[in-house]
Amino acid sequence: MSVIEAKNLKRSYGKNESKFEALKGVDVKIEKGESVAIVGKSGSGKSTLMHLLALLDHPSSGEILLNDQNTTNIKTKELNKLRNESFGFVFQQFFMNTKDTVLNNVMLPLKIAGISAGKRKKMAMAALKEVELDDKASNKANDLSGGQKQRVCIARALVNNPQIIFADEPTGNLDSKTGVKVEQILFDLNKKQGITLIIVTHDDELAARCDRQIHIIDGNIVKDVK
Ligand SMILES: Nc1ncnc2c1ncn2[C@@H]1O[C@H](COP(=O)(O)OP(=O)(O)OP(=O)(O)O)[C@@H](O)[C@H]1O
Repeated sequence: MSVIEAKNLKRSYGKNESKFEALKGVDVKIEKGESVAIVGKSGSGKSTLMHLLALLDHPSSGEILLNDQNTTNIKTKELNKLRNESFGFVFQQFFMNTKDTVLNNVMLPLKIAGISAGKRKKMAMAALKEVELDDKASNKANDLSGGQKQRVCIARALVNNPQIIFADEPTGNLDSKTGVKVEQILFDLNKKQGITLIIVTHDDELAARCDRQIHIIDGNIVKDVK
């Protein structure tokens, strides 16, 4: 059974003369536990595809199936819940509340899910332990190094036991040594916990470490290598 599948996915931006087709009819099936790199030149449609798969955006046409369930007609509130329960996100720009503590940042998805305060703290501390940052729980997120910030984001991504972690250039803002450490954490989660990994990247070495490389040119998948 595929964990996520796209059927004839199209996404255009703008209207009339300024209409631009960023995805032109993509079919892809991703199996549970796979690690997949989405690669291609700038502007090829990688982030568009990732945002659609992650249910952060709606396609112009086509379908996304999550665990064989068609997501097309799911209402916004339910979709937000499904996304929060099923996915974790790691972005190049970290996206966290830098004024808040590390612990509060990691607990956020659990708060949204309505999990009790005591349980939230336990789960967040366990996730921070996995990325070896439990000793920084009460620090302000701003006071961490770039690599530590990205590890906090990974802890936040895995805290709700997601089926899939989506990572958009997760090592793009890190020096190569720190990037390798962050990569290792992601691949360990994939191998040891079976979390499906979908990574958008320009980094050939990172892409090569994935089980599969999906190559996009001008809104089409042109090569899918396993
Ligand atoms: N909101 C938008 N409005 C109009 N055009 C957009 C919008 N978002 C993306 N595009 C266009 O769609 C195309 C695909 O964009 P996308 O961000 O998916 O590319 P990408 O492969 O992720 O690029 P990069 O590697 O530079 O992040 C680009 O030509 C981009 O200019």
